[in-house]
Amino acid sequence: MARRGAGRRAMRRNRWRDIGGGSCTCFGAGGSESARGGGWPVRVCGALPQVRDGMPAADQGLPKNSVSLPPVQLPSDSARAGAFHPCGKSCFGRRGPVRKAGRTPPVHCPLRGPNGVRLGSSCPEDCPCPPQAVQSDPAGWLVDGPSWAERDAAGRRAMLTEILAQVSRAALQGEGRDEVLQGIVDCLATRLPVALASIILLDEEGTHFVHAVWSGVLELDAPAGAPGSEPWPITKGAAGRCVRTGRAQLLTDVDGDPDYVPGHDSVRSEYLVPIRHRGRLLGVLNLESTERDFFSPQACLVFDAVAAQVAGAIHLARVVHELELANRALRESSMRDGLTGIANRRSFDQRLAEDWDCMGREARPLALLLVDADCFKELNDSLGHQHGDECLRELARICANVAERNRGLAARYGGEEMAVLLPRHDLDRARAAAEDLRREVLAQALAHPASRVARHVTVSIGVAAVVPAPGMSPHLLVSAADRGLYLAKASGRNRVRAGYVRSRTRAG
Ligand SMILES: Nc1nc2c(ncn2[C@@H]2O[C@H](COP(=O)(O)OP(=O)(O)OP(=O)(O)O)[C@@H](O)[C@H]2O)c(=O)[nH]1
Repeated sequence: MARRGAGRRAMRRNRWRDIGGGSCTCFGAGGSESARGGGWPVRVCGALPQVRDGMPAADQGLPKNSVSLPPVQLPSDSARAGAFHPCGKSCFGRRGPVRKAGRTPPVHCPLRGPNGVRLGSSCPEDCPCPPQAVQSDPAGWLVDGPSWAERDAAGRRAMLTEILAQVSRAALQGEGRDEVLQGIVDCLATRLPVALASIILLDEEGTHFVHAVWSGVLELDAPAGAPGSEPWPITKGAAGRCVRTGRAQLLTDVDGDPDYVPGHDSVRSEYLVPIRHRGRLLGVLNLESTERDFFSPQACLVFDAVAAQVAGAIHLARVVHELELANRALRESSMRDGLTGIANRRSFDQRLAEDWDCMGREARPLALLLVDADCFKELNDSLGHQHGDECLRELARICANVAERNRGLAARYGGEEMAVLLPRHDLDRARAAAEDLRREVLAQALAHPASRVARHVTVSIGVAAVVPAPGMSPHLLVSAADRGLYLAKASGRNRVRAGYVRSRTRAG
């Protein structure tokens, strides 16, 4: 049998994995495959929950060549507090790894708690968690009490109900899609005889699995020629069959299933449930058990409900994500001028206050150019408002270029007037930037047959600069630039004039 072949190995992998290509239907990125889906390189984390520490593997219903970690007692206070490793991912709720005889023995983790849950800051060498302090268990996944194997039928029913309640709570209250999904698969793989629990998500088209969150152990050779970073098509594996049929798949004997792709020597049965939200298939919940008869009708019902909760969590995360995007777009558009696309007056006022404070702290000058198109009324009257609008867009573009070159900000100040804010510019540098701008407008040779100044569109520019000092207000800078603009207009237009700040502190 292929899966009993030699050369198999266990590996740890990042359990949030994008397979690559394609975007996930749940706004995530590319995805991965559960261990068994085929065409996927090996991944591992945690171990088989049903391993009883210190018992021979054969007595645990595991392959003879499996061994488990020895038990370690944890101070009961920490256990009751439900502590977990701070990364909350790789080690969270995991059991000690099951290894094949003859391999490097697992490194002993001295802080492994009840049921093999790792609770401390000292992890095995191969643990992906950085050593950090113990934290409390915010999701409340860790529960002290008898394991699945130690419970009778009623106890197991109660445990399934408890797990479902935890999943529901996490789905509704958890933050971040992958964090929530990770908590769910961790919980399933830790508390139940589930060697591997994964949630694998489809791309927008529903043709490939492109994102996976998983927990457990996987032991197998990477299939020959497996495209490790390729999306996994739904034409393959039992998970693919689950999507193609749109129905849950129960594999009571994985060896007898033609679609089963070996993932772990100890796995005997598998249950795959479609994750569906309002009729749309989002992915598959995949559980692989070390027990042949683990997936009883009652357990399957619970896992169906878990899949529904997962769908809800994904939907919720998507709605939150979309809302955040919409809010960001709204915020951005509220700071832009609709006609020209440069910053609007509100944005300018905000930036002026920020730059004023910043230059005050640095004791450097802040300069302002007020740029006003000459005889713009005549332009509108002669060539029409649409042409006037086009001219304003062009002026805005030139202002934005000058601002960018000088690490400043260009904004539409109002009507046909633009403002260019130039931090760390004294009056001389600001005047030079203003001259550049004026010449660039002239060079565009925008038609203006009705101008009293030239045959083309021209601008007048008022310039001011000041080193902000205590007791001064940014308003002084604007007034000074405005006076400069008035002077430029009064002295014939198409020119740059400075306006001086009426204060003892001046720049330049
Ligand atoms: N096309 C267009 N025109 C605008 C816009 N905003 C303001 N204006 C026009 O700009 C003109 C400004 O006129 P004035 O304030 O008299 O100034 P001016 O004609 O440029 O004369 P001077 O500034 O003294 O050279 C008005 O006719 C406004 O209607 C706009 O968004 N689009």
